[in-house]
Amino acid sequence: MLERYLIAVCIAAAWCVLCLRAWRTHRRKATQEASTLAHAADGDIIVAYASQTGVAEDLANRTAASLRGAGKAALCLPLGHIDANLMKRAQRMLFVVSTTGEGDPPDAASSFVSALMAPQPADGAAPAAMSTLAHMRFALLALGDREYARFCAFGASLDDWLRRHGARPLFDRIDVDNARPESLDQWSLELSRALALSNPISLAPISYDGWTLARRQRLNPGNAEAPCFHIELRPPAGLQPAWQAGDIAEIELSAGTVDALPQHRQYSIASLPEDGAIHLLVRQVRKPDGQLGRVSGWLTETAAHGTAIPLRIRGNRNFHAPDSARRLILIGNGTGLAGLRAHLKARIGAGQHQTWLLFGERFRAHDYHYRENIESWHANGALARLDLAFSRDQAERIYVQHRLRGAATDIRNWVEQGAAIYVCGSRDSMAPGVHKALVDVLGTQTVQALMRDGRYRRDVY
Ligand SMILES: Cc1cc2nc3c(=O)[nH]c(=O)nc-3n(C[C@H](O)[C@H](O)[C@H](O)COP(=O)(O)O)c2cc1C
Repeated sequence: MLERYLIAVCIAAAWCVLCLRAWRTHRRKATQEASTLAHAADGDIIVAYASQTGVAEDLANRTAASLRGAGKAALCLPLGHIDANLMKRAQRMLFVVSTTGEGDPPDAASSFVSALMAPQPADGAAPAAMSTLAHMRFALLALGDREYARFCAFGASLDDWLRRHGARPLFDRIDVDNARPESLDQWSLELSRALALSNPISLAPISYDGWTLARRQRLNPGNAEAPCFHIELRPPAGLQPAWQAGDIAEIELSAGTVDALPQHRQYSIASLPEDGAIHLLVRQVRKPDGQLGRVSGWLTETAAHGTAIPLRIRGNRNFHAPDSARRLILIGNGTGLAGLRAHLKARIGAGQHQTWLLFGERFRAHDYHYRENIESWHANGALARLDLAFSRDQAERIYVQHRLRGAATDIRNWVEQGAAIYVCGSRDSMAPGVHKALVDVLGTQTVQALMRDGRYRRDVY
C-alpha cells in the first residue's frame, strides 16, 4: 500500500518538474525575444523573414550573419514577431519572405498579416496601427516557384503594402524562382551597394554531402497505382549529422547536361540521428506518358544500392516539436506519415506518451505504412490514441477529416488541455479538408489563436 502511495507521489513530483521546466523554457524564450526587440537600436538593420519550410529563414540568417561580418549591426527576426512599434522605429529593414499554399503567406506570418496588413477600413483611411512608414528604407527578397500560378504573391503584396505606407525601397524587389543562385547573387550585390559595404557580402554556397543508399523497400507491393518506398541513406564517413523531428532532406540530382539546372526535391525525414540513417518515405511518381519522375524514379528504382546521393539537411523550424510536456495531435496522409513518424519516435524516446495519431491512406491491406511500428506503440501505450482512415476500403470515401469530425469532443478536450496540432501530407487533397474540419470543431477564433501561438503547424506539399 505504502509502496503504491510512494510511486504515485514520485509520478506527481516528476510531472511537476516536467511542467516547471517547460514553463521556464517558454519564459526564457519569450524574455530573450522581448529583450532583443527592446534593444533593437534605431540604426540596426532588421532582417525579417517569413518562411514555411526554412529556405527564407536560412537566407535571412545568412544575410544577417554576412552583414554582421561586414561590421553592421543586424538582427534577424521572424516576421510574426514584428509589431507596429518596431515598424515605426526601424530605419532599415530587409524582408526575406516566401509564398506558400496558393499564393499565401507562410503560416507563421499570419499574425503580422492580420494585425498590420489587414484590409484598410472602408473609409479608405490607413489602419491606425500603421499610419506611415516614410522613415523606413527597405529591401525585399521574395522566394517562390514559377510553377505556381501566383508566383511570389506574398512578397509582392508585402512590397506593395510597404510602398503604400510610404516606406522607400533601397532597390527593387528581387523575385527568386526556386532558390536560383543568380538571384541570390543579385541580392548580395544590391545589398552590398545599397548599404555601401566596403567588402561585398556573399551568401555561402550551398553544399551537399554524398549519403549512401543503404536500403530500399517497397512498402505497398499490393498497390500498383501509387508505389511507396522506404529508403535509408547513411551519412558519409566522418560526418556527424544533426537533425530533429520535422526537418527536411533536400536531394540534388544533377541534370547530366552542362546547361540544364540540377533538380532538387525535399522529403520529410522519418527517422532520428540515433537511427544512424535518414529514413524517407518516397512515393514513386509516374508521368502520364509513363516516364518515371526524375528524382523519385532515381531514388526508388534506378539508383543502385551503394550510390552516393547528394543530400543536405534543412532545418524546418516551423515543424519542430512543441515542448515535450505538451500533448500532440498528429494528422497526416500518405507520405506525410514520414514527418509524423519522426515526431512519434522523438516523443516516445523522451517518455512522452500523450500523442494522438490520425493517419489516412487508400487501402488498409496495402498502404498501412510502418504498421508494426505504429501498432506496437499503440499497444504498449506509447501512442495514446490512433485513428485510421482508409479511404477505399468501403463504398464511401473516408478521410482523416471525417475521423476528426467524428472525434470532435475529444479533439476539443485535447486542445483545452494544451495540445498542439501538427499536419503533414497532401496540400491539395488533405490540408484544406483538415483545416475546415478543425474550424468546424474548434471555431475560427480558436484555430487562428492556435496558429498564432504556434500550436497549429503544417508541413504540406
Ligand atoms: C506547398 C507549397 C506551396 C507553394 N506555393 C507557392 C506559390 O503559390 N507561389 C510561389 O511563388 N511559390 C510557391 N511555393 C514555392 C516556395 O515559395 C519556395 O519553395 C520557397 O523557396 C520556399 O521558401 P520557405 O522554405 O522559406 O517557405 C510553394 C511551395 C510549397 C512547398
